[in-house]
Amino acid sequence: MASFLPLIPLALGIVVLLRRRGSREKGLPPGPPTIPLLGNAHIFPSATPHYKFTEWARKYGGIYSLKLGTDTIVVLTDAAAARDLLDKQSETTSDRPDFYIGELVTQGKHMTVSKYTPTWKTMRKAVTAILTQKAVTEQLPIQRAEAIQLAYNLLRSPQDFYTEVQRFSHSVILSVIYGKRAPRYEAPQTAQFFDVLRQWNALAEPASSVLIDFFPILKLVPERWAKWKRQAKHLRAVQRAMYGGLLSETEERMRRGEENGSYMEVLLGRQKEFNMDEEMKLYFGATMLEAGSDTTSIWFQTFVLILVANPEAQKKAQEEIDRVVGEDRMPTPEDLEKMPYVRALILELHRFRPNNPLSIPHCTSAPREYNGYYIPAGTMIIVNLWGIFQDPELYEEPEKFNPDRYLLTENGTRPGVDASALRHNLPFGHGRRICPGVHLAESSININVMNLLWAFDMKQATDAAGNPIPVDTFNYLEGLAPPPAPFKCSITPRTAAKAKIIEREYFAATETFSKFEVGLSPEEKEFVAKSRVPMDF
Ligand code: HEM
Repeated sequence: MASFLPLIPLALGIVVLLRRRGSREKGLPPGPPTIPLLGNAHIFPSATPHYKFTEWARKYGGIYSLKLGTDTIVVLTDAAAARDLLDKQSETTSDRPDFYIGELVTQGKHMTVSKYTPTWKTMRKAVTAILTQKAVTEQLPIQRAEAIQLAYNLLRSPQDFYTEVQRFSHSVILSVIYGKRAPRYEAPQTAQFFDVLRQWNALAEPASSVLIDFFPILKLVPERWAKWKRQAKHLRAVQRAMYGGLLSETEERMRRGEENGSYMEVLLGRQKEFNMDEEMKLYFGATMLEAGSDTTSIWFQTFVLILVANPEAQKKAQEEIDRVVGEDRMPTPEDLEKMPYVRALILELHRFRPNNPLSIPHCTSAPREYNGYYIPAGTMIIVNLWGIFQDPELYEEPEKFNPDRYLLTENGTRPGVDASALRHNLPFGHGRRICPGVHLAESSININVMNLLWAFDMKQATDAAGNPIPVDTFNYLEGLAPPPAPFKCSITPRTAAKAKIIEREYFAATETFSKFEVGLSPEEKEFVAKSRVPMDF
């Protein structure tokens, strides 16, 4: 017995340490009560976390904290705090949380999930230099042509709108990054891209990835017992082959002197300045392609859903577009200036259903003091965009889709409230991590919103008995950028004359497309040729 006595203080020490693990350290912002070891892990929402985070914000305030074991999360449901911490102090709040599986797959070279490292800084410098407003304007012809194809495809197969907007977003970003378009969703290369993206999203999904970051000891499990390690290895090989192939195709074309102005050509042409190794170039393209294909298409799926659910707003926007554009031509980007209601509708959609309800988490790389709170280094910072945009103190009836609010005040807020921390591009994030695709995304949104409202009526579908099938504007899938669950609706041309104009414009865009129709398989070439045969509307 005596031989165990010296171990008693050690055992007591371990018990105290374990009990402390999970408790909220002094100085942290308040938050839900914690329990030993787990902290708040037992009440951490496993689905649609933005709802619970917003509920907690109403109880604990615009800045509160959560404990997951020893890890700390600070949730900001206060635009001023997000601005102060993430925009103004971005030198210490631009890191990303640890993401072990992401590291395994991309080895720190995926810009979106990368830590705040010299590699990230190199890639970010390149994207800031390449994806400028001017560069996006230069790529307008292909964006417009792709938007015309979207409208044209909706005439032919409106029931496929969910994947048609994915094809549109993918083809635009593929063209501008690699100089190569994707004429149809079902093409093997396009299908493979979306399949690889699905695998990446599934592997990065919190249920599997957070567990390993939470219990780092799991990293030591040998590969033969760790399915996630095998999956990560497989995905890494698939990604390297796919994105490496696209990179080599661009390099080959450049060698043959067949440049078509893609951003990858700019990157490769300015190699010395950007100083990226092969894998950085490969993941640079991958990051852009993934972010560009997924996000904008989710925005359009939401757009259709919300307009189907809000016919009055749809009608008002159509009346404005008809007044400005008329019946004889399709809208152009310049028209938007004369459409205050359509601009308000776009802003309201960003507010009502932000693409990333919790943005993408940041992480502190040094301790911070803010509003009397102490935020240690390594704290995950989540901006609860959903909670900010649903704040009834800021917005009158925030749960209603009401574009008019943006005609009343600059940021759609109640008159007289302090809205100085809000800005129109808030849904695109903060500080040094703010979305570098914002100009491209806004350009795609502006063109398509005008086109689709000018051309189509988006209504509830009807069942066999002719009864309308209501849409559920809360039925979303999971993820950092959750898309609406697939839904049925009816998309019909507003007039036969407009359908004919779309067809004419689609045929006229052949020349713009042809510049990007490189490396198409015989099946794709045949599809493209057949799609350019006139049809009856
Ligand atoms: C509706 C469209 C889009 C929305 C709402 C959106 C939103 C966002 C948000 C909220 C972030 C996180 C910012 C932060 O951490 O503070 C982000 C990051 C990012 N976005 Fe977008 N995005 C969109 C389209 C695009 C497009 C078209 C591209 C590519 C051309 C793109 C590329 C990226 C990249 C690479 C990052 C990571 C930046 C980094 O970590 O440094 N996004 N986006």
